[in-house]
Order: sequence, then C-alpha cells, then structure tokens
Amino acid sequence: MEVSVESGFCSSTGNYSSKWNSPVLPQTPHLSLPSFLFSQLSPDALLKPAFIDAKSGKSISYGELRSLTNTVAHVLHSLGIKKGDVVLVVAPNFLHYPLLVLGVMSVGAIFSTANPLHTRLELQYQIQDTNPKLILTTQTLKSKLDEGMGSRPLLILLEELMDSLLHNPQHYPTFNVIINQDDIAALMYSSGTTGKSKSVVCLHRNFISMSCSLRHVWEAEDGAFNDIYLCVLPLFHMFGLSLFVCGTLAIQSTTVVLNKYSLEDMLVSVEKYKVTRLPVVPPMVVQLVRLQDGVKGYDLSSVKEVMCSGAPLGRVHMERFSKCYPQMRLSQCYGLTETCGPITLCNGFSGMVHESIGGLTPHIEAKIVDVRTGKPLPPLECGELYVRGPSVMKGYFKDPIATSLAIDKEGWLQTGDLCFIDMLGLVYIVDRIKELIKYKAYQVAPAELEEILLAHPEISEVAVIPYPDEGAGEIPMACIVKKGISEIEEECIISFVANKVAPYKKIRKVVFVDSIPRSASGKILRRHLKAKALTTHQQLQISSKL
Ligand SMILES: CC(C)(COP(=O)(O)OP(=O)(O)OC[C@H]1O[C@@H](n2cnc3c(N)ncnc32)[C@H](O)[C@@H]1OP(=O)(O)O)[C@@H](O)C(=O)NCCC(=O)NCCSC(=O)/C=C/c1ccc(O)cc1
Repeated sequence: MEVSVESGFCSSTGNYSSKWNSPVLPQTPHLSLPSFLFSQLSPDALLKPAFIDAKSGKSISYGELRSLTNTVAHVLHSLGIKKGDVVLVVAPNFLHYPLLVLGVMSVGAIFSTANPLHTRLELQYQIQDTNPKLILTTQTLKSKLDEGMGSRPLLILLEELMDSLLHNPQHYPTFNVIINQDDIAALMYSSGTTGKSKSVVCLHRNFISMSCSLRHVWEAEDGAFNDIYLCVLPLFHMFGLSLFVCGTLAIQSTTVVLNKYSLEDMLVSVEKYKVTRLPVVPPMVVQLVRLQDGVKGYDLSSVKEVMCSGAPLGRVHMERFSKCYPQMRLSQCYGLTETCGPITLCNGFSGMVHESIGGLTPHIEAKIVDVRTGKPLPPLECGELYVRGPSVMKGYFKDPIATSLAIDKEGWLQTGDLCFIDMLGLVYIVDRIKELIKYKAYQVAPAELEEILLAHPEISEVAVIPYPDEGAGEIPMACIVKKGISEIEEECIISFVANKVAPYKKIRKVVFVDSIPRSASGKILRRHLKAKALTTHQQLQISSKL
C-alpha cells in the first residue's frame, strides 16, 4: 500500500488517514462516557474548577462534578428514570448544564436537547419523535411545554431540581448500573444532508472516542491542563456539547460558562478570567472585526487561540481578523452532529492554515468522492467529503432509510460538503452540496420551511434557499410561485412563517418566480435556483434604488 506521509493519501484504497498517531481507545465493553472521564481524573484536578459561571463567579470543581453527577443519577433513579429512558433538557447554557448531561448518562438514560428558542410546535415534534420520560426545563420556558401536549411526560423545573441538589447534599454510594459503550448516550437533532430535522443516535463509544481524540490533540499543545476556555456556544448543540463535555473535561482544563452570548459579555469574561482559548462561530468573528475599536478597552492578551466552526468563515473575515488581532491564532475546525464533534482540527499545523479546516483527527479516515463517478480522488482534487471513524453516529433514530442514505455499508458517512485535501493533509471546504441553510451557524432545513409554506392557500410552489448575508452568513430566502391571481406580498409570507418557527429559522427574504426548476425526477434544482434568485433579487434591489 502506498500511503503518503505528508497527505495521508493511500493510492491503492483512495482513502486519507489521520496524520496523528492514534490514542488507544478503551476496549472494555462496559463503559459510559461519565465513568470514562472520571476514571481519568488526576488528583491535581479534584479541587480545580471544571466550570465557572461567568456572571456570578460561582464554580464547580472536578471533585464536586464527580460527586454531583452521582447524586443526579440517584435522584433521576428515584424519579423512576431507568436505563434507555429519554430525558429531554430544554434550557439555555447554565453552570450545571454539563452536570445534567453526565448525570443523565450515568443512570444509563439518554440525554436529549432542544433549543429553548423553539416554538411549542417544534418542541412537540421532538417530544413525539423521541418520547421522553422526563423533561427538565426552566420556569420561563415551562409554559411552552406544558400546554397542549397530549400524553405528558414528567416535567421538572431545573431551578427546583438544582436547588434541592445543591442545598441538601447527601452522600450516595456510587450509582451502579451496567452501561455498555454501545448503549445510546444522546439523541441530538440535525437535518443531515436532506429533509427535515432528524434525531442523531450518539453512543457512549462515540463520545468516548471523541474525548480520547480531543485530549490527544489538545495535550500536544503546551499547558493544556492550565487552559481556560470560554463557553459561549450553546451546549444544546453538538459543537458546544462535544468541546465542553468530551474535550475540556478530558484534558481537565477549566471552562467559563456564559448563559447568553453578547459580544460585550464575551469580552468582559475573557478579561476577567484570562481566557486562553475561545471557540466561536463565524458571526462572532465578524462582530469582533466590526467592533475592533470597541474592543480596545478590554485586555484580551490572554487569548492564544480563537477556534471557529459551525459554518464557513469567509476569507476576507479571516484576513481582517488576523490584522486586528495579530496575537491570537485564528483556527478553523470541522465536524457534524453526526460525527459527535470535531473531526478536523488545525492543531499540529504551523504557519498560515487559515483557509483550511485542519487535518483529520486521530482514528478518522476520509475519502474525497467524485460526485459524478463515485470514485475516490487524490490530493488537490475536489469532491464530496466522506468520513469514517469511531465517533461517527450509529444512525438516525428509528429511521433506517435515512441512516442507509447517510452511511454506507462500509461505514462511510456522506457529509454533503464539497472539499479537497492538499499535499499536507489539510482539508478545505469548497462548497456545500447538502440542502442546508446556516443562519448564524444554526442549521435551518429548507424542507421544514417549504412544508409550512406549501400549506398557504395562495402558494402553489416553493423552494427555500440560502441567501448570503454578512452578519449571519446566510439567511433563508423563499422562492415562491403564487397560485392563480394571488397578489400575496413578501411581508405576508414572512409573517406566515415567523410565528410557526424559532426566530433563527424565519424567512428573511422572498422572491416571486414563475416556476421552480426541477430535475426529471422532480427534485428541486437548488443550485440553479440559487443563482437565478440571486440575480433576480439583485436586479430588484438595483431597480428600487433607481
Ligand atoms: C451566539 C449566536 C452566534 C448569535 O446569537 P444571537 O444574535 O443572540 O441570536 P440567537 O441565535 O440567540 O437567536 C436567533 C434569533 O432569535 C432571536 N431571539 C433570541 N432570543 C429571543 C427571544 N427570547 N425571543 C425572541 N427572539 C429571540 C435573536 O434576536 C435572533 O434574531 P435576529 O436578531 O433576527 O437574528 C447564536 O446564533 C449561536 O450561538 N449560534 C451558534 C449555533 C451553533 O452552535 N451551531 C452549531 C450547531 S451543531 C452543528 O451543526 C455542528 C456541529 C459541529 C460539531 C463539531 C464541530 O467542530 C463543528 C460543528
């Protein structure tokens, strides 16, 4: 076999392998993510803060995290939660969020999340899909969950649960239940490459390998144990969850948790806690560049690295960022909910790797597949990125068809991203093939909005596509074919959708078209439409200015 040391490409298989040597993954079948993480705890870490609340400064040490995780497992058990039950958490970030994740997993239950911005209908869809036995939510969000639900799962307020846990500490024996690496640890939502949002089945094995891999890569950097991370990313999505539950806990560093993102709160926290590593999504980089002068009052000298992911970051923004903040390394990484966290990272590569999303992480293999022939391609040639490895999801929950479309018999996951890999093994994203809009790095599934719009009596055909936007990356735009003599206007369409979806999914632009271009099999030709809609919209803008 001819494997290039530089690129990791094997000319006989057509596969790329990671350039990292692979950390040994635990082989014992009986292992959960929490028990794995706590088994690795060094005595030095026990008194060290694992998480700090940015606003109040309250913290939770590694020792407390371990004992409270055990307490949560006992409390959930006493509430009747058993192995395999789903526990849904609907909440924004808060100090004890990771504790809940670990507590739910320790009882053998399945952790599931929802964006607190979701509407009642969106939450209902998720509840019907995964049938949780228990919902944990906040006082503010409760009303969205307890009205109009059919057979109601048990609902507990997080404020009350946390209050009783923290103010009546009890010493429980170590909770004992057999959890296998192949048991389900979490159900997280993603729309994948096509269709509506689906529940991704993540096994303990997936998260354990993610932890091993992040630890292996991050520990290669100096002073990883002393790093201070700032968590401004939502923990209810995989990017945040994987970094701050699998990654930072594995290297036993400290994470400062911000409940709600604002640029100012982020800067205050960086200065106050001397944050060294800052994982972000592109809109935050854009804001940092835009408000460069406003940033001057803050001491950001502690920041070594800004890690950006979740959506593509434009070259212009990267260059501007590097000019404004020369002391900070801006790196990109890449992952999907389906890969249970990042599968490329820039660590280990020196120099300017800005435009790349980094190299494959340990144990991850890739293939660049020619979209027409299906054949694997060598370095510098562009095709769809396929990935394989121990952190790749088991599949979509109770959806064997979607699973078989996403993962082939050899275990390759189709990412829906058009990429190439260079001679050094660095991966570059060129375009997106999948039907997906990324608004502020949140996933918006066109199919979901199209279904809502088609129910409008004055709409005969519709396609929802991404429209470029500097601040948000992309915004959802509806291309509408009106029915008969309808005179429906843009505002009507925007407000028709607005109250049915979370704010980040709103339609923010509309173009009226004569027809929706389709392939012979009836599939919407989105690429074609995107180009057409862009020009139509730009022409409209020009004529309105004249
Ligand atoms: C911090 C952001 C960048 C900006 O926040 P924001 O400006 O406050 O807006 P929100 O996102 O909170 O809210 C969206 C909209 O809802 C509005 N909103 C807000 N709260 C309200 C309210 N209570 N009432 C009504 N309106 C409201 C809010 O104003 C806003 O509207 P608009 O101003 O018109 O844009 C926020 O969008 C954000 O956290 N985005 C990141 C999303 C994210 O984590 N994405 C990753 C998904 S997981 C995945 O796909 C990939 C996994 C992955 C794995 C590994 C990797 O390496 C990489 C990736």
